[in-house]
Amino acid sequence: MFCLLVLMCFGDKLEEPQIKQIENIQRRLLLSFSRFNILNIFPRVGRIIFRSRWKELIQLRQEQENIFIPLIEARSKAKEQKPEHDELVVAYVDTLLNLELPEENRKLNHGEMVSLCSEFLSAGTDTTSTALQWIMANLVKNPSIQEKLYQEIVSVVGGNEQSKLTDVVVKEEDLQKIPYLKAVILEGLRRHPPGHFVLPHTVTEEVELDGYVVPKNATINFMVADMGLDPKVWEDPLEFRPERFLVEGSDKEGFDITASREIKMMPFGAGRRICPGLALAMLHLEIRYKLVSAPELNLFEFGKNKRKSD
Ligand code: HEM
Repeated sequence: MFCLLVLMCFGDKLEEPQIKQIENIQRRLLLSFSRFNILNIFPRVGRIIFRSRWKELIQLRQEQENIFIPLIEARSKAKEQKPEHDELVVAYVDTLLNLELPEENRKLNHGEMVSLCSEFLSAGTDTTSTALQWIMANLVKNPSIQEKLYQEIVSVVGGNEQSKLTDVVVKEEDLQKIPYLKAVILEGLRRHPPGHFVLPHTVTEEVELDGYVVPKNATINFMVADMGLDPKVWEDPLEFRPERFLVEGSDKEGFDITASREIKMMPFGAGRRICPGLALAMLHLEIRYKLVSAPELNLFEFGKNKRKSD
Protein backbone atom coordinates (compact mmCIF):
# COMPACT_ATOMS: atom_id res chain seq x y z
CA MET A 1 0.00 0.00 0.00
CA PHE A 2 2.82 2.35 0.94
CA CYS A 3 4.78 1.62 -2.27
CA LEU A 4 1.67 2.25 -4.32
CA LEU A 5 1.08 5.61 -2.65
CA VAL A 6 4.74 6.60 -3.08
CA LEU A 7 4.38 5.90 -6.80
CA MET A 8 1.13 7.89 -6.98
CA CYS A 9 2.70 10.71 -5.02
CA PHE A 10 6.01 11.19 -6.84
CA GLY A 11 5.10 9.64 -10.18
CA ASP A 12 8.34 7.73 -10.63
CA LYS A 13 9.06 4.13 -9.83
CA LEU A 14 11.69 4.62 -7.15
CA GLU A 15 14.38 2.14 -6.20
CA GLU A 16 13.78 0.11 -3.06
CA PRO A 17 16.41 1.93 -0.91
CA GLN A 18 14.70 5.25 -1.72
CA ILE A 19 11.28 3.88 -0.77
CA LYS A 20 12.78 2.49 2.45
CA GLN A 21 14.24 5.91 3.20
CA ILE A 22 10.81 7.55 2.80
CA GLU A 23 9.17 4.83 4.85
CA ASN A 24 11.72 5.21 7.60
CA ILE A 25 11.26 8.97 8.04
CA GLN A 26 7.45 8.72 7.82
CA ARG A 27 7.39 5.99 10.43
CA ARG A 28 9.63 7.92 12.81
CA LEU A 29 7.54 11.06 12.45
CA LEU A 30 4.29 9.18 12.92
CA LEU A 31 5.52 7.30 15.99
CA SER A 32 6.77 10.52 17.60
CA PHE A 33 3.50 12.34 16.96
CA SER A 34 2.14 12.12 20.51
CA ARG A 35 5.49 13.18 22.01
CA PHE A 36 5.69 16.23 19.73
CA ASN A 37 2.05 17.12 20.16
CA ILE A 38 2.75 18.69 23.53
CA LEU A 39 4.78 21.39 21.74
CA ASN A 40 1.52 22.45 20.12
CA ILE A 41 -0.20 23.38 23.38
CA PHE A 42 2.00 26.29 24.46
CA PRO A 43 4.41 26.62 21.52
CA ARG A 44 6.50 29.51 22.91
CA VAL A 45 7.00 28.09 26.40
CA GLY A 46 7.07 24.52 25.11
CA ARG A 47 10.06 25.27 22.92
CA ILE A 48 12.04 26.33 25.99
CA ILE A 49 10.86 23.68 28.44
CA PHE A 50 11.06 20.80 25.97
CA ARG A 51 14.16 22.10 24.20
CA SER A 52 15.60 18.75 23.19
CA ARG A 53 12.25 17.48 21.91
CA TRP A 54 11.90 20.62 19.82
CA LYS A 55 15.39 20.11 18.42
CA GLU A 56 14.55 16.51 17.58
CA LEU A 57 11.39 17.60 15.73
CA ILE A 58 13.33 20.17 13.70
CA GLN A 59 15.94 17.55 12.81
CA LEU A 60 13.34 15.02 11.70
CA ARG A 61 11.57 17.61 9.61
CA GLN A 62 14.88 18.64 8.03
CA GLU A 63 15.60 15.02 7.23
CA GLN A 64 12.17 14.66 5.66
CA GLU A 65 12.70 17.78 3.53
CA ASN A 66 16.11 16.49 2.40
CA ILE A 67 14.42 13.34 1.09
CA PHE A 68 11.23 14.83 -0.36
CA ILE A 69 12.44 18.06 -1.97
CA PRO A 70 14.81 16.42 -4.51
CA LEU A 71 11.92 14.15 -5.57
CA ILE A 72 9.60 17.14 -5.97
CA GLU A 73 12.26 19.05 -7.92
CA ALA A 74 12.95 16.04 -10.15
CA ARG A 75 9.28 15.89 -10.99
CA SER A 76 9.16 19.59 -11.74
CA LYS A 77 12.14 19.22 -14.12
CA ALA A 78 10.59 16.17 -15.81
CA LYS A 79 7.42 18.15 -16.45
CA GLU A 80 9.38 21.02 -17.97
CA GLN A 81 11.28 18.66 -20.27
CA LYS A 82 8.21 16.78 -21.45
CA PRO A 83 5.74 18.78 -23.54
CA GLU A 84 2.09 18.75 -22.38
CA HIS A 85 0.93 16.16 -24.90
CA ASP A 86 3.64 13.67 -23.96
CA GLU A 87 2.46 10.73 -21.93
CA LEU A 88 3.34 11.57 -18.35
CA VAL A 89 0.94 9.93 -15.91
CA VAL A 90 -0.23 12.62 -13.49
CA ALA A 91 1.21 12.29 -10.00
CA TYR A 92 -0.01 13.96 -6.80
CA VAL A 93 3.09 16.18 -6.82
CA ASP A 94 2.17 17.43 -10.34
CA THR A 95 -1.16 18.68 -9.04
CA LEU A 96 0.64 20.46 -6.20
CA LEU A 97 3.14 22.03 -8.62
CA ASN A 98 0.27 23.31 -10.77
CA LEU A 99 -1.78 24.60 -7.87
CA GLU A 100 -2.27 28.37 -7.58
CA LEU A 101 -3.67 29.58 -4.24
CA PRO A 102 -6.47 31.88 -5.44
CA GLU A 103 -6.74 34.09 -2.34
CA GLU A 104 -3.01 34.60 -1.92
CA ASN A 105 -2.27 34.54 -5.64
CA ARG A 106 0.80 32.35 -5.27
CA LYS A 107 2.08 28.81 -5.76
CA LEU A 108 2.80 26.38 -2.94
CA ASN A 109 6.30 26.53 -1.50
CA HIS A 110 8.48 23.46 -1.00
CA GLY A 111 7.72 23.17 2.71
CA GLU A 112 3.97 23.11 2.06
CA MET A 113 4.38 20.49 -0.63
CA VAL A 114 6.46 18.30 1.70
CA SER A 115 3.71 18.49 4.35
CA LEU A 116 1.00 17.63 1.84
CA CYS A 117 2.96 14.67 0.44
CA SER A 118 3.61 13.47 3.97
CA GLU A 119 -0.10 13.69 4.79
CA PHE A 120 -0.98 11.83 1.58
CA LEU A 121 1.37 8.95 2.43
CA SER A 122 0.43 8.68 6.11
CA ALA A 123 -3.33 9.10 5.71
CA GLY A 124 -3.66 6.47 3.00
CA THR A 125 -1.44 3.62 4.20
CA ASP A 126 -2.58 2.23 7.56
CA THR A 127 -6.23 3.15 7.00
CA THR A 128 -6.56 1.10 3.82
CA SER A 129 -4.39 -1.80 4.95
CA THR A 130 -6.16 -2.06 8.32
CA ALA A 131 -9.55 -2.10 6.58
CA LEU A 132 -8.30 -4.82 4.24
CA GLN A 133 -7.00 -6.96 7.08
CA TRP A 134 -10.36 -6.85 8.88
CA ILE A 135 -12.22 -7.70 5.69
CA MET A 136 -9.95 -10.69 5.05
CA ALA A 137 -10.26 -11.85 8.68
CA ASN A 138 -14.04 -11.79 8.37
CA LEU A 139 -13.94 -13.74 5.11
CA VAL A 140 -11.84 -16.43 6.73
CA LYS A 141 -14.28 -16.49 9.65
CA ASN A 142 -17.35 -16.67 7.37
CA PRO A 143 -16.69 -19.26 4.62
CA SER A 144 -20.21 -18.98 3.15
CA ILE A 145 -19.71 -15.25 2.52
CA GLN A 146 -16.29 -16.01 1.07
CA GLU A 147 -17.77 -18.64 -1.25
CA LYS A 148 -20.54 -16.30 -2.44
CA LEU A 149 -17.98 -13.59 -3.16
CA TYR A 150 -15.66 -16.03 -4.91
CA GLN A 151 -18.51 -17.22 -7.16
CA GLU A 152 -19.53 -13.67 -7.98
CA ILE A 153 -15.98 -12.70 -8.96
CA VAL A 154 -15.53 -15.85 -11.05
CA SER A 155 -18.85 -15.24 -12.82
CA VAL A 156 -17.68 -11.77 -13.86
CA VAL A 157 -13.99 -12.23 -14.60
CA GLY A 158 -14.21 -15.82 -15.86
CA GLY A 159 -12.19 -18.78 -14.69
CA ASN A 160 -13.22 -22.26 -13.61
CA GLU A 161 -12.11 -24.89 -11.10
CA GLN A 162 -8.88 -25.51 -13.06
CA SER A 163 -7.89 -21.96 -13.91
CA LYS A 164 -6.58 -19.69 -11.21
CA LEU A 165 -8.22 -16.28 -10.74
CA THR A 166 -4.78 -14.76 -11.15
CA ASP A 167 -4.74 -15.89 -14.79
CA VAL A 168 -7.54 -13.40 -15.41
CA VAL A 169 -6.99 -9.67 -15.63
CA VAL A 170 -9.58 -7.81 -13.60
CA LYS A 171 -10.35 -4.42 -15.07
CA GLU A 172 -11.59 -1.42 -13.17
CA GLU A 173 -14.87 -1.49 -15.10
CA ASP A 174 -15.49 -5.08 -13.88
CA LEU A 175 -15.92 -3.73 -10.36
CA GLN A 176 -19.32 -2.28 -11.27
CA LYS A 177 -20.52 -5.81 -11.96
CA ILE A 178 -19.43 -7.16 -8.57
CA PRO A 179 -21.81 -5.40 -6.12
CA TYR A 180 -21.34 -8.10 -3.49
CA LEU A 181 -17.65 -7.18 -3.25
CA LYS A 182 -18.60 -3.56 -2.54
CA ALA A 183 -21.12 -4.78 0.04
CA VAL A 184 -18.41 -6.89 1.75
CA ILE A 185 -16.12 -3.88 1.91
CA LEU A 186 -18.84 -1.60 3.28
CA GLU A 187 -19.70 -4.19 5.92
CA GLY A 188 -15.99 -4.35 6.84
CA LEU A 189 -15.86 -0.58 7.19
CA ARG A 190 -19.04 -0.55 9.30
CA ARG A 191 -17.98 -3.34 11.61
CA HIS A 192 -14.30 -2.30 11.89
CA PRO A 193 -13.72 1.29 10.76
CA PRO A 194 -9.93 1.89 10.74
CA GLY A 195 -10.40 5.19 12.58
CA HIS A 196 -12.64 5.07 15.64
CA PHE A 197 -12.81 8.87 15.51
CA VAL A 198 -12.52 11.50 12.79
CA LEU A 199 -9.89 14.27 13.04
CA PRO A 200 -10.76 16.81 15.74
CA HIS A 201 -13.17 19.49 14.50
CA THR A 202 -14.10 22.88 15.99
CA VAL A 203 -17.55 24.46 16.08
CA THR A 204 -17.47 27.94 14.60
CA GLU A 205 -20.49 29.17 16.55
CA GLU A 206 -22.35 28.16 19.71
CA VAL A 207 -24.89 25.43 18.98
CA GLU A 208 -27.49 23.56 21.01
CA LEU A 209 -27.72 19.85 20.38
CA ASP A 210 -30.16 17.55 22.20
CA GLY A 211 -30.38 20.05 25.05
CA TYR A 212 -26.58 20.41 25.37
CA VAL A 213 -24.87 23.70 24.58
CA VAL A 214 -21.65 23.30 22.60
CA PRO A 215 -19.69 26.56 23.01
CA LYS A 216 -17.97 28.35 20.16
CA ASN A 217 -14.45 27.05 19.44
CA ALA A 218 -15.05 23.82 21.38
CA THR A 219 -13.21 20.81 19.97
CA ILE A 220 -15.60 18.05 19.02
CA ASN A 221 -15.32 14.57 17.64
CA PHE A 222 -17.58 11.69 16.61
CA MET A 223 -17.72 8.10 17.82
CA VAL A 224 -17.39 6.56 14.38
CA ALA A 225 -17.04 2.95 15.55
CA ASP A 226 -20.09 3.20 17.86
CA MET A 227 -22.25 4.63 15.07
CA GLY A 228 -21.71 1.46 13.04
CA LEU A 229 -22.74 -0.68 15.99
CA ASP A 230 -25.88 1.22 16.98
CA PRO A 231 -28.70 -1.37 17.36
CA LYS A 232 -31.31 1.35 16.70
CA VAL A 233 -29.86 1.75 13.20
CA TRP A 234 -28.37 -1.66 12.39
CA GLU A 235 -30.09 -5.00 12.88
CA ASP A 236 -27.79 -7.48 14.69
CA PRO A 237 -24.93 -4.97 14.51
CA LEU A 238 -22.24 -7.38 15.71
CA GLU A 239 -22.86 -9.77 12.84
CA PHE A 240 -20.85 -9.58 9.63
CA ARG A 241 -23.63 -9.52 7.07
CA PRO A 242 -22.78 -7.81 3.74
CA GLU A 243 -26.34 -8.41 2.42
CA ARG A 244 -27.53 -5.48 4.50
CA PHE A 245 -25.87 -3.23 1.92
CA LEU A 246 -27.62 -4.74 -1.09
CA VAL A 247 -30.79 -3.00 -2.22
CA GLU A 248 -33.80 -5.18 -1.47
CA GLY A 249 -35.14 -7.02 -4.50
CA SER A 250 -32.05 -6.16 -6.53
CA ASP A 251 -28.48 -7.39 -6.68
CA LYS A 252 -27.14 -3.83 -6.65
CA GLU A 253 -25.27 -2.21 -3.79
CA GLY A 254 -27.02 1.06 -2.99
CA PHE A 255 -25.44 2.64 0.04
CA ASP A 256 -24.34 6.27 0.18
CA ILE A 257 -20.93 6.10 1.87
CA THR A 258 -20.47 9.87 1.53
CA ALA A 259 -23.28 10.31 4.09
CA SER A 260 -24.77 13.14 2.04
CA ARG A 261 -28.36 11.80 2.23
CA GLU A 262 -28.35 10.39 5.78
CA ILE A 263 -25.70 9.37 8.28
CA LYS A 264 -25.93 5.73 9.34
CA MET A 265 -22.18 5.32 9.59
CA MET A 266 -19.25 7.52 8.62
CA PRO A 267 -15.96 5.61 8.35
CA PHE A 268 -14.65 8.40 6.08
CA GLY A 269 -16.22 11.28 8.03
CA ALA A 270 -18.97 13.43 6.54
CA GLY A 271 -19.49 16.92 5.17
CA ARG A 272 -16.84 19.14 3.69
CA ARG A 273 -14.00 17.63 5.73
CA ILE A 274 -14.85 14.12 4.52
CA CYS A 275 -11.79 12.02 3.64
CA PRO A 276 -10.54 13.28 0.26
CA GLY A 277 -9.09 9.80 -0.39
CA LEU A 278 -12.51 8.08 -0.16
CA ALA A 279 -12.85 7.10 -3.83
CA LEU A 280 -9.21 6.06 -4.05
CA ALA A 281 -9.48 3.97 -0.88
CA MET A 282 -12.63 2.20 -2.10
CA LEU A 283 -10.90 1.44 -5.40
CA HIS A 284 -7.78 0.14 -3.65
CA LEU A 285 -9.85 -2.05 -1.35
CA GLU A 286 -11.65 -3.59 -4.31
CA ILE A 287 -8.61 -4.02 -6.54
CA ARG A 288 -6.26 -5.11 -3.77
CA TYR A 289 -8.76 -7.68 -2.69
CA LYS A 290 -8.35 -9.49 -5.94
CA LEU A 291 -4.60 -9.17 -5.93
CA VAL A 292 -4.38 -11.26 -2.76
CA SER A 293 -5.87 -14.15 -4.66
CA ALA A 294 -2.35 -14.77 -6.03
CA PRO A 295 -1.49 -18.46 -5.52
CA GLU A 296 1.08 -17.85 -2.80
CA LEU A 297 -1.37 -15.72 -0.82
CA ASN A 298 -4.60 -17.26 -1.94
CA LEU A 299 -7.25 -16.16 0.49
CA PHE A 300 -9.90 -18.23 -1.21
CA GLU A 301 -7.75 -21.33 -1.14
CA PHE A 302 -6.74 -20.58 2.41
CA GLY A 303 -10.40 -20.39 3.37
CA LYS A 304 -11.25 -23.59 1.50
CA ASN A 305 -8.38 -25.57 2.98
CA LYS A 306 -9.34 -24.40 6.39
CA ARG A 307 -12.88 -25.59 5.90
CA LYS A 308 -11.67 -29.02 4.79
CA SER A 309 -9.44 -29.38 7.82
CA ASP A 310 -12.30 -28.19 10.04
C1 HEM B 1 -10.14 2.82 4.19
C2 HEM B 1 -9.38 3.87 3.99
C3 HEM B 1 -9.58 5.23 4.63
C4 HEM B 1 -10.39 5.61 5.67
C5 HEM B 1 -11.35 4.76 6.49
C6 HEM B 1 -10.18 7.04 5.89
C7 HEM B 1 -10.82 7.80 6.84
C8 HEM B 1 -10.60 9.14 7.06
C9 HEM B 1 -11.23 9.92 8.09
C10 HEM B 1 -12.26 9.40 9.09
C11 HEM B 1 -10.75 11.18 7.99
C12 HEM B 1 -11.14 12.36 8.88
C13 HEM B 1 -12.36 13.07 8.32
C14 HEM B 1 -12.84 14.15 9.23
O1 HEM B 1 -12.05 14.72 9.99
O2 HEM B 1 -14.02 14.47 9.23
C15 HEM B 1 -9.80 11.21 6.91
C16 HEM B 1 -9.07 12.32 6.54
C17 HEM B 1 -8.14 12.33 5.53
N1 HEM B 1 -7.86 11.29 4.66
FE1 HEM B 1 -8.62 9.42 4.74
N2 HEM B 1 -9.26 7.48 4.97
C18 HEM B 1 -8.87 6.42 4.18
C19 HEM B 1 -7.99 6.45 3.12
C20 HEM B 1 -7.34 7.57 2.66
C21 HEM B 1 -6.47 7.63 1.50
C22 HEM B 1 -6.17 6.43 0.57
C23 HEM B 1 -6.00 8.90 1.41
C24 HEM B 1 -5.06 9.51 0.40
C25 HEM B 1 -4.16 8.88 -0.26
C26 HEM B 1 -6.57 9.65 2.51
C27 HEM B 1 -6.32 10.98 2.76
C28 HEM B 1 -6.89 11.71 3.79
C29 HEM B 1 -6.52 13.09 4.09
C30 HEM B 1 -5.50 13.95 3.36
C31 HEM B 1 -7.32 13.48 5.19
C32 HEM B 1 -7.33 14.82 5.91
C33 HEM B 1 -8.42 15.71 5.34
C34 HEM B 1 -8.56 17.02 6.10
O3 HEM B 1 -7.66 17.41 6.83
O4 HEM B 1 -9.61 17.66 5.95
N3 HEM B 1 -7.38 8.82 3.23
N4 HEM B 1 -9.72 9.94 6.35
